[in-house]
Amino acid sequence: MRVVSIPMRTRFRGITVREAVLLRGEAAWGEWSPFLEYSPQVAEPWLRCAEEAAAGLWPAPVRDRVPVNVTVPAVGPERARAIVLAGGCRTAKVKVAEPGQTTADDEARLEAVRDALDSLGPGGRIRVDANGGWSVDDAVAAIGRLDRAAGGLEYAEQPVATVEELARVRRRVGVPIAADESIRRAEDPYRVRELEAADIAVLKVQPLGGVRACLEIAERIGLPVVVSSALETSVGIAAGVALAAALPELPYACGLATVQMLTDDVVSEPLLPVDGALPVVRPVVEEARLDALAADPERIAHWEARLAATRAVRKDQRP
Ligand SMILES: O=C(O)CCC(=O)C1=CC=C[C@@H](O)[C@@H]1C(=O)O
Ligand SMILES: [Mg+2]
Repeated sequence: MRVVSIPMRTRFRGITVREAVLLRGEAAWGEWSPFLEYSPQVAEPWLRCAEEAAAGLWPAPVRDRVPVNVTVPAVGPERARAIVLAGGCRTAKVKVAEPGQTTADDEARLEAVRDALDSLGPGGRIRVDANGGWSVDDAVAAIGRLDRAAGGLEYAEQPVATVEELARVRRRVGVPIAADESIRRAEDPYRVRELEAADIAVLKVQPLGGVRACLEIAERIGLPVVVSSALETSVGIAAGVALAAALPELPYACGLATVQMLTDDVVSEPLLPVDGALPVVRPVVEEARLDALAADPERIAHWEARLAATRAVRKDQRP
């Protein structure tokens, strides 16, 4: 087990330094990087994902490249423009409804993103992610305004917190709705289907227990899937790419271009987009990078204890 600590380029989800555990298995390296505040119970499926990768148990790909979106944090318009121009993607996912900001801030960011995409050529798409930050009424009003500011939204991801609210918003807006937290943090991910609460399912391989577990959810949930990252290094992103590459249909760009948000990586050729897509390859871990990016001894001890606590959850679950 190795622990790395990598500064982010821009603060995202309150994170400025990303820590990850790399586990070496029989076949390959796997990544375990649950967010710091998650309990052992929540972090357990993340570990299954790492173990599946390390054991080499991924399904065969049906495509050799995965279109991706550039991810734009809740930054000002100038920074948003620069991120889109540097990303080289034809789809942008823009964070909105950030605490402390207004819909006018979101509109200014979206106008800048549309402008930047248009300067790269026709056909650019914009999606927004509110991380459940709105009430139902606020979501209905904001989605209308942001749809106009963006010159059309591809979809709005998790505008409200609960699946019931998601269903209500979906019935009141024309913009398609995507479910993220309503799947990955839910007791029952299939409530989204039962309540017809979303048009699109966002699946993340670590929180949902790995590539094969996500393939099964994709099949049962009956919605088009967008595979998205949990801010992993290229080792963890490769698991998301393996899922996106194995899905029978992939009608939307995936949220897997987030290696761009890290200042460094643990592999020789990071999984960065080329012409708006990631190649379906398994990147090679460089031991020298693991050494260079190694976390402090105190943080390594923290992760060792966390791993032990997460493994202990499984023992508790045995009948
Ligand atoms: O989907 C993307 O473009 C990037 C990944 C991303 O947005 C997220 C990664 C990790 C945590 C989340 O807050 C966030 C999301 O909500 O989708
Ligand atoms: Mg999301």
